Amino acid sequence: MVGNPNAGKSALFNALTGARQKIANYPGVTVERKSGRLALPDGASVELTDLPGSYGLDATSPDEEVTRRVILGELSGVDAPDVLVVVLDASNLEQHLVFAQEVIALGKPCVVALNMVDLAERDGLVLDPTALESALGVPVIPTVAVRRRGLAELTAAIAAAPAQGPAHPRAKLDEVERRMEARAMAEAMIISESVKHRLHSRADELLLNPWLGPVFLLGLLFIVFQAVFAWAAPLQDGLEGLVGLLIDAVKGAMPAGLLRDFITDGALAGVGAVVVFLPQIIILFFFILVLEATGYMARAAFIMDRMMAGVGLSGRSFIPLLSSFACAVPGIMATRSITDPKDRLTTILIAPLMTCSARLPVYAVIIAAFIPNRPVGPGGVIGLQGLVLLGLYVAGIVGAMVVALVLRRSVTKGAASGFIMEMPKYQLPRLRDLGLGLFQRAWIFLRRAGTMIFHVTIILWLLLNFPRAEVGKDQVDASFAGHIANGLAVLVEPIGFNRDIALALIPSMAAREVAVASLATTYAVASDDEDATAHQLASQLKTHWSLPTALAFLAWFVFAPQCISTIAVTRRETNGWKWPAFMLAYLFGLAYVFAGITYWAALALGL
Ligand SMILES: Nc1nc2c(ncn2[C@@H]2O[C@H](COP(=O)(O)OP(=O)(O)OP(=O)(O)O)[C@@H](O)[C@H]2O)c(=O)[nH]1
Ligand SMILES: [Mg+2]
Repeated sequence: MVGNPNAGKSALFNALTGARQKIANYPGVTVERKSGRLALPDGASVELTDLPGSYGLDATSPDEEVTRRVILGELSGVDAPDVLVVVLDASNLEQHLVFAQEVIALGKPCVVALNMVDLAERDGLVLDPTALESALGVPVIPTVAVRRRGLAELTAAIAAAPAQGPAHPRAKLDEVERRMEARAMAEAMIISESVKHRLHSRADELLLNPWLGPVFLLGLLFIVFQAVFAWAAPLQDGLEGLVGLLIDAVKGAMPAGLLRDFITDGALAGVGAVVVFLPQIIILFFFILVLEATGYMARAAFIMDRMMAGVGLSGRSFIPLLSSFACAVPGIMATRSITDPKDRLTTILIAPLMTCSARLPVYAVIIAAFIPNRPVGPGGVIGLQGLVLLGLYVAGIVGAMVVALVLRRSVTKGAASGFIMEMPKYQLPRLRDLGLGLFQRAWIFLRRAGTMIFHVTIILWLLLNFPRAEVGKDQVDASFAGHIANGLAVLVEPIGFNRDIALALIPSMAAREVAVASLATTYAVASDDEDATAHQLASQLKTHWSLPTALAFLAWFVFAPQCISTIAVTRRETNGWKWPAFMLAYLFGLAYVFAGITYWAALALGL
């Protein structure tokens, strides 16, 4: 019995053989071999073997390897099969027919068990087995393994198969041709279809189309980033105003002095600068959660699979990389599901290039300050700010793909392995799950602001305020932090960074969004108290930075590995310092080079 995973082979096998089974291992491998006796109508009995599920004959996992060798009669100690029983999931035909055609094309006697017809019917699909029979050229028997329906017919067909042989020798097709055939066959055998089922399969025709699919995905992402700015703006303004009021209230209530400055310039300015991005984080995750719950995300993975194969990665890397858009730490942990060690290592190494949510505050603050909120393109429906944000996300993805391509040809050399995944059914997201998911995300974000970012900001404030400057001198220049930053500034001046950026780079090793907190604290310390806009980070940036500097800063954060947790989890998952060190080096290298290119290109363009 062969077929895709979850076709119902084992259920059918159990129904056919009952208690007459034995379980052992295949010679030399730890793959379970289940065989049993099947009584034929004439009273004779034959041995029936339940093979591990497989997606194709050139597959890679040990299970699939066993299946391939047994089918081809290549496994010594196991007799070549006389009849292949191909088990299909009728509710997922298009997918299952891809492998079925490959098996049938081998030219051995075959019987197809069209299993799970009950599920197809539940989905509103009535199928015509004879249409499939003539398309495949082998007997097709509808079954429902769990209700023991169709068992006698299937047994009779198995008994008759060796005499029949394969009906007509079929041309060998390649994978793409088999997919197209599978779609045509699945469609041709539909007798009736509910409106809902029809809509779902039409939707997939469009969304998974090799040309329209990626266009739709890009368009969708664009809307997401547009919304991140457009919808969040009023909420963010409100929060900013609130932080400002709080700072003013403290200033009014306390006598001037270091303690007051500590609370306003240190804690409130720093943490507040990050907290105001809560609406954007929530909107971003709202979209991610909705796309997951509706079943679209798996389709996005499918579309991306082609691109991934192009750079030597398998679609198995997609889910870890997708999680990395929230945070690289769970993303890197999710690579454990990748079987090939070099595939896995490559995925770990590029995971930090996916734009994690900690970068959003950094990108957002710079974009808000430097990119005009003006419509571009035909009809003026596209906002420039959202476009730039989308561009930064795309830059991270493209960077990751190029790095993967290079790594797979050098450091982690190896061949790509394909993958096939089942598409979940389209669904309306459940409000409760959505609400819970958003609450969790918001909580994680606020907790980071209240703990790690708070602590780092306080340390930075202390380093910025001591030793005290003489009257009339600049406090930042006189401070410990200023001295460190001036030293570091020499290194980053060639890529257009100023002292304040150099100063932000060290604490933001703790986490990227600390860069925003750190800039806010620095400008709060540097500015005089009476300045009403002192706590408006965007206006501070506009007066202290040039546009090329701001763009270089954005380019830096596309690549820079500024997150200690990511380095730590990489060390744990790769068992040593070699790969985290490699990761740090190559990412800092890329960040430096691309920030530099951006800066000098912007200068040359006269921006
Ligand atoms: N409704 C329904 N469920 C079925 C039918 N056949 C199998 N199932 C269920 O589908 C699930 C998967 O069936 P299995 O028999 O484990 O599938 P398999 O092909 O052996 O899967 P692998 O061993 O992973 O390759 C189980 O939960 C079965 O109970 C069917 O005809 N109708
Ligand atoms: Mg099984």
